[in-house]
Amino acid sequence: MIRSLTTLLGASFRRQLAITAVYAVLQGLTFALLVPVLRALLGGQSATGWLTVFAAVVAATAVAHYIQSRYGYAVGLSAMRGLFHRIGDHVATLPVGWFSGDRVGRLGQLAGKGVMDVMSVPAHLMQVLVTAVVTPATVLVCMLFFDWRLALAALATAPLIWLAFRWTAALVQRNDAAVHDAAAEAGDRVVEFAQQQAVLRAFGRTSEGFDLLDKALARQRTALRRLLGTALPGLGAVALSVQLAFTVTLIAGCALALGGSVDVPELAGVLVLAVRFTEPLLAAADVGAELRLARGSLARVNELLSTPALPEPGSPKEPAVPSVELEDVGFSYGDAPVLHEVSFTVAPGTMTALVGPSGSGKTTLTRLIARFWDTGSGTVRVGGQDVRELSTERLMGMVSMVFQDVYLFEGSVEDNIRLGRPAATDDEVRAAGRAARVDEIVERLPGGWQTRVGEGGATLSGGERQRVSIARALLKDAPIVLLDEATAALDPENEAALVDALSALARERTLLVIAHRLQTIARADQIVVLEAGRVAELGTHDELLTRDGRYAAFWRERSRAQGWRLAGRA
Ligand SMILES: Nc1ncnc2c1ncn2[C@@H]1O[C@H](COP(=O)(O)OP(=O)(O)OP(=O)(O)O)[C@@H](O)[C@H]1O
Repeated sequence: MIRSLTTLLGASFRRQLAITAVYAVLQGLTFALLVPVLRALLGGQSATGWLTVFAAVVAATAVAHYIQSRYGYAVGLSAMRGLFHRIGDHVATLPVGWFSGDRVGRLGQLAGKGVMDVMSVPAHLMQVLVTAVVTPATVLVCMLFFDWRLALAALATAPLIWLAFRWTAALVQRNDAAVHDAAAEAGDRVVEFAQQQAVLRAFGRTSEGFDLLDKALARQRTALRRLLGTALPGLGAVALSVQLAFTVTLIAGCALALGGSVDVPELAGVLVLAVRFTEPLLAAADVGAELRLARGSLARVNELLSTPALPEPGSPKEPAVPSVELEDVGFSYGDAPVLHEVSFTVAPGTMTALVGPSGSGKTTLTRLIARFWDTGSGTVRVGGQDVRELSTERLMGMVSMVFQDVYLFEGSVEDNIRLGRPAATDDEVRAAGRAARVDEIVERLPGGWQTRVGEGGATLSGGERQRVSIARALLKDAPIVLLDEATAALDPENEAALVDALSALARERTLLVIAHRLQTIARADQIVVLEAGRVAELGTHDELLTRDGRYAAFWRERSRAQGWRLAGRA
């Protein structure tokens, strides 16, 4: 752990270790000086000399303690700031696809509590740990000068104490990961429980609770109970071995005193020393739990920081025309293959509709084009260049994405549109808003363009949120648009507005649409039918209807549901 911290925190941590070691040596000397002081006092000699030395060392120890505490907090604070920056900088380089599942929740936990755990090492725990080793070692060396036999008696128990510490650590480590996972899961479930109140209440799940949360809390309880059960014998062994060190020194001292080879004042001094000598060891056992937490958090911070960033090309290429091309693209989430040998081209200025059953890989495919992940096999080209050879900035400049599930940020409608191009003027923002028919939404909002939309855009409907997101894409003015059309049934007014907004977006742009509405599909220049991650059919609407394959069946079924005729076109 010390090696990881030195790598992570650098020279300041090494300096802090040195300062703490000086403090621990001084503390050991303070304890050791009790022997000559007591010997002088109890033996009836003048103690002034030793008392002066003792007072000087106590004063030096107090100064060292002050310096090491202040420095420890300073290092802890700068470690906290440094870690926040490093985590932030690194997270910004990770593939967007990394931020899925429960990773966001766990990242939040790591950036909050995890960083505080790591900070507690230089701020507080390091002192306890260093003094647990250096202070008793200093005392032992001093004891050698007073009476080497008593020193050896105390030293004889050191391997036992060390073994007891190692055993406890091994016992606890076995369950530590399970306790952390259970705590993280319980945290995720609590957040989910709070966020999904509307859904839970709609299904009447308020009184008996939320099964997933109950189970997560029960698992956490079990993991903690198991940890306590396994750790207790170890903690007992540590306390016993430390007491044994004291007892062995006591017995050896008494035996030597009875034999007449140690005088009583010296024995009293050494025994006081033995008591003090065990204090730092017991203190180290007390902070064991905090230390393990810090070690676990440190491991997770290191794991995050070593997650490979999205590789950026050394000499990025320039895209030529706004085209998208997929060649034999294959992709898996972990071991689960999702796309196989997908090939098609979206020519500049044309619109391609992507259709297929749920789970066939449509969303994944659009995300590979925006390089949320890199493909497992094959190549994705934008503007004729492999996306891996374009800088992220250039690729993002080429592509706008309009998601189905649009997230708006806590801010005004205008702020949310401006996200598409932060440098845009107010007029440009409003022009994009008007083109996407956001102006109609704004008219009925109390604060107009400045109305705050609430976290996630909670004060707007799904269709309205998508219109804001289309305005964002219009303002960004990227030549390629990847669009996931809303599946939710919209009221006729919203639907008409959305169609207008999309038409504005489609003008003079290259469009790849995950299409759900028949009007959109029928208007496409090319239709790609995905099935189980493969291109099942590809062609124009008329060609595919004539082929009378999967697309024709899909079209017939949807048309029936919507009251359309088989050959109907928008
Ligand atoms: N982040 C992820 N991690 C693991 N598996 C995923 C992830 N995202 C999607 N999948 C899986 O990949 C497969 C394809 O999902 P994808 O969302 O691309 O399909 P889709 O055709 O867009 O579906 P839908 O129309 O329902 O949105 C599904 O089996 C899905 O469970």
